[in-house]
Amino acid sequence: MFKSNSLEPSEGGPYPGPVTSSGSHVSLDAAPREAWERVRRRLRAEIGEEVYSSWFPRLELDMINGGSVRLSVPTRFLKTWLQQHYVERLTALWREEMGIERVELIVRSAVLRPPGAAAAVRAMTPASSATTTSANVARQSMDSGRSGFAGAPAVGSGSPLDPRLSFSTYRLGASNRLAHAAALKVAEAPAGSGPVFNPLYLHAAVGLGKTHLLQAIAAAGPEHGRSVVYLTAERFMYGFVAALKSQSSLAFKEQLRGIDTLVIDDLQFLQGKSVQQEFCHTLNALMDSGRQVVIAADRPPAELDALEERVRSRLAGGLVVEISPLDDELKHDILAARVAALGQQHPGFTVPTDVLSYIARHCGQNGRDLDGALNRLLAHNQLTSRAITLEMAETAVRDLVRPSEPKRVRVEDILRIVAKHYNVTRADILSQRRTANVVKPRQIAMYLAKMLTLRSLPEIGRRFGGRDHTTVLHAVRKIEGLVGNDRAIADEVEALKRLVNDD
Ligand SMILES: Nc1ncnc2c1ncn2[C@@H]1O[C@H](COP(=O)(O)OP(=O)(O)OP(=O)(O)O)[C@@H](O)[C@H]1O
Repeated sequence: MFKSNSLEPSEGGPYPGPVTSSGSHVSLDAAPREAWERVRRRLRAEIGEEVYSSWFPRLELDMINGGSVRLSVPTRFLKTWLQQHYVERLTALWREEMGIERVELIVRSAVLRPPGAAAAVRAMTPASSATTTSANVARQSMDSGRSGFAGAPAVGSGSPLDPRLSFSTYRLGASNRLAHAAALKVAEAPAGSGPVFNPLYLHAAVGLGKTHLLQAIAAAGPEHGRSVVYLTAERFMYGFVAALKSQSSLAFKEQLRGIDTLVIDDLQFLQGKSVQQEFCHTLNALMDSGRQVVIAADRPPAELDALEERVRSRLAGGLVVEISPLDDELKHDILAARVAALGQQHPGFTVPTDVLSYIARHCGQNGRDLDGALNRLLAHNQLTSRAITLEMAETAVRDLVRPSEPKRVRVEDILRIVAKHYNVTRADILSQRRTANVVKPRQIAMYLAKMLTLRSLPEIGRRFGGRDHTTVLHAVRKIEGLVGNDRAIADEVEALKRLVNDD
């Protein structure tokens, strides 16, 4: 029986989902959800978009019970990090919103397991050197959430892949067709044929299918004779640190560098200077010896500010593909496929097309949101034995229906659009040149970045060629003044705003 609205694999046993003080499972009321939305918005405004999007998109409200609130995250790593750095701030915000005195963080767990998951086979043990095929990699609870090895020597403690995340279950639409084609090409390249695009770098917002494609590549590798290692950046860090501690870092490096394909997920989480250096060496060693590297992250290489410039440019030198937000048609298709899979575990479970369309339109932007809504329907169906109708669905997923979010504008898009409009290059805008034909677009772009994104002045400064925040402030004030006094400039800025918003 489903209980959580997440299909994320994670450590520990299933957690029982939202629970009231009397012990029964309930959906959360609208008021706590609204308070949670406000807490998120305030936090985002305080810490800036960049930090927020690194740590908070996967933090979810689990339950409120009297004076305490429970929030869940998909991995233990994230829990520890948030506990150490943000729990006080979160508590203060919750206190102001709802008089809450305590914030508890838990690691949420996958509850809907595929048939046979209980018999999951661990692909590798640390000491093993045997190989495995995609047929015997399966999902299991684990520390970092997800990491896996397919047909490869063990690196640190190996963990299985999720067998559902394969090419055959990946649905195609306009937003992901290119990413899928590139991933397939990489996966199907015969061993020894050399890299196809190196590295292949996929980026997308949360839940748009990066992990799905990466795990599909890892699972398909052995079928084509390739040894593949799939690691989250977190697992890479743990593996490296553990190897250092046990003085086996040389073996760790050797193992990683001896494979055909290295797949690294969630690269934005790679932290720490020595780990980054090691990553950089591994990347160079693999690519220089003609091995394939595949990376996924939540932003393009240029925006991975924590990484050294030379790593970023090496990453940007391969094929960089964005998976853009899922359109309603693709969401519908993903939902239909999911319902078919759920129907195999729960005979008789079907969802009418009008309900699928309703969920696709109203229940969120990514695959995980869709899973959450379907899980909710399944629970209602199982608990009440009522068939699913549009009316029933509207009630069941009421609190998951999201007001349409304002479009997220990126500094990169502003740079591109402003540069094109003024017929200069992005590099001109980021340069130190101070000629009038460059200064004006630069200042307008900074002004738009401040107006249209949630980024702080220092963040904007960093994105504009490492400038100081006072330079950004000066530009914002200057353009504000001009817009107030000069009709032609006001119209120009307005037109640019529209171009960026409609992009
Ligand atoms: N095109 C798709 N076809 C089928 N399922 C999809 C597709 N896109 C996303 N999903 C499903 O949505 C869920 C979230 O996807 P996934 O974990 O791959 O996202 P992600 O981009 O890696 O997110 P994050 O940045 O949070 O790690 C998964 O259950 C995945 O199978």
